[in-house]
Amino acid sequence: MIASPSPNPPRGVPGGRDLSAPPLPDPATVSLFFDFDGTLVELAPTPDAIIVDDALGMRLARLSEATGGRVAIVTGRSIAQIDRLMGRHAEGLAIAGSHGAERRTPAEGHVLPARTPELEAATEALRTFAEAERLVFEAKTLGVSLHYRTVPEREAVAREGAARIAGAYGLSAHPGKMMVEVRLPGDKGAAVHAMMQDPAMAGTKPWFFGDDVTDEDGFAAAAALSGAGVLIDPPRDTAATYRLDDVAALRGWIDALLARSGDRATERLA
Ligand SMILES: O=P(O)(O)OC[C@H]1O[C@H](O[C@H]2O[C@H](CO)[C@@H](O)[C@H](O)[C@H]2O)[C@H](O)[C@@H](O)[C@@H]1O
Repeated sequence: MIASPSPNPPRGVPGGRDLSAPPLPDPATVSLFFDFDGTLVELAPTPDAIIVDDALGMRLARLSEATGGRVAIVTGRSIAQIDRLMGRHAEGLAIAGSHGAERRTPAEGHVLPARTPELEAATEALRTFAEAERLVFEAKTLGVSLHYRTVPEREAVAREGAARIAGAYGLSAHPGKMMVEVRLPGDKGAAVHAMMQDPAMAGTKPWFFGDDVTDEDGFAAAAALSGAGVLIDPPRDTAATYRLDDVAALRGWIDALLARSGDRATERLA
């Protein structure tokens, strides 16, 4: 069975009306949560083909400084992948990986559930399936993704195979952009609620930036905690309050926030 992206369906956009661009908040009042792929970095044909430039790490470091350390990445990738991709720039950031199933914050350290025998068995079955069906196989700390971006005509094959194998091991398959994942349970909204307990973030308003279906849980959590969701994608039914077109627009918005907060080095990031 393919799992529903969220138990709470996204709020519709009334009458098809688009959402406005987010205003610039006072950095002293907010905690900023960023999805990774499709939000902070451009999507690429395969998981390893993304480009993570140094300017992104520097932007996030400056944002962290401007907000008093209240910047987090909330991603479907594992924390180990983000460490590898971001290098030294990952060190100062709070990170929720594996769609919220693992977290690493200054207050909690690394909260990482153990892999289960069912996940181990499903991983091997999915590896064999992906090889036979010419799908891109991505093994992660707490799950597996089968990607069909390079073979879009194989979407149904990927989804049906993932659902069948997940079901055989008591797991669920979750759809994403041009891929399907089998993984241990995780929820980006729950991750936001948990990270907002951190003394540095408590009492501030969470803003969540994301593009994919699993980010809807993050948007809903941000709204429930008096913050806001920002969709980084074309208009769609969403629980977000604001919208920006793409990764470049988000980087421009971050630079504007940094400039407003008095950051003197922002122009060198463009
Ligand atoms: O929550 P995110 O940070 O957005 O992670 C979601 C998944 O992102 C990655 O897949 C996506 O990006 C790939 C590289 O651009 C692209 O080829 C793929 O089509 C996208 O779905 C990542 O590989 C997955 O593990 C994440 O779960």
